Amino acid sequence: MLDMQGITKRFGGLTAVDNVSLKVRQGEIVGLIGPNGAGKTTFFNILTGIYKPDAGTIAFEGREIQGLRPFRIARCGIARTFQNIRLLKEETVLDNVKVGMFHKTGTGLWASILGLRSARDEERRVTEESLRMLETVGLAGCEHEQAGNLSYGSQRRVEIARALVSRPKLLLLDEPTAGMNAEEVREMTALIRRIREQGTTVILIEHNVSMVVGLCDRIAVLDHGVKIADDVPEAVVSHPAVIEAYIGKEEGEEVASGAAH
Ligand SMILES: Nc1ncnc2c1ncn2[C@@H]1O[C@H](COP(=O)(O)OP(=O)(O)OP(=O)(O)O)[C@@H](O)[C@H]1O
Repeated sequence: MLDMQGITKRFGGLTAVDNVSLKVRQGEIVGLIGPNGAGKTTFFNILTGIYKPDAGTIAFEGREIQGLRPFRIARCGIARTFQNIRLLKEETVLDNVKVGMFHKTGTGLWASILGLRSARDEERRVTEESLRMLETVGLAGCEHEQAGNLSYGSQRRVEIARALVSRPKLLLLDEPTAGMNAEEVREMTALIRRIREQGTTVILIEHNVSMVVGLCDRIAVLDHGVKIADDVPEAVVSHPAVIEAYIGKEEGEEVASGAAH
């Protein structure tokens, strides 16, 4: 489904993403992990068109998409959530989810201003779809609440509903469990599984390593912009370079040799 080859992004003298390749098959849940500043969010920003890569190609379902504007990439069927919650806090939960459909609705601005029937039909369809997505993420009945009044975990679910409402083929989640307690992490894990069962492929950035190990089919690890591992979870967590990246060279060698004995 997704084939990223040789992706590089520099900010001045810093190479934030350094010649990274990643392939994702349809139906997979892939984790992207790595220490702070490893380049994970930059990688998402390149994939979604926020940044243009300095080098590399991105093929999505066989079509090259690198360098396209974000809304065009969204139209190809790639949606995302952000590390920091980005909701319209004063607006209702329902309106926040409906925003996710804007790039897909076919009726123009004038049609909605003039109250044309096509615009009203479209509005109804968007509302129905948004309510369905709120149900999927476990927020049925919360549609009229003000988004800012929801718990942190629920606000993250609203963001996911907003990303899902456009029916993406690929969903990118940037730290979906950040700031969550153990129960909320369990619920989020179950939700991501449900999203995959409904046919959406998922790539998630996570700092919660035990969560990604339990959830993902495959994990790619970035360190200082370089991909140092890409394998099934069990192989990744015992990979010496991964241990070293997370806990430092000397301790890493001790842990790795302890694991080998
Ligand atoms: N717009 C930018 N301009 C300059 N430097 C940037 C920019 N965006 C990211 N960087 C730098 O690129 C590197 C990678 O950052 P990035 O946010 O992608 O890492 P990350 O793995 O997502 O980190 P974290 O886990 O802390 O969110 C960092 O050194 C960061 O300071």
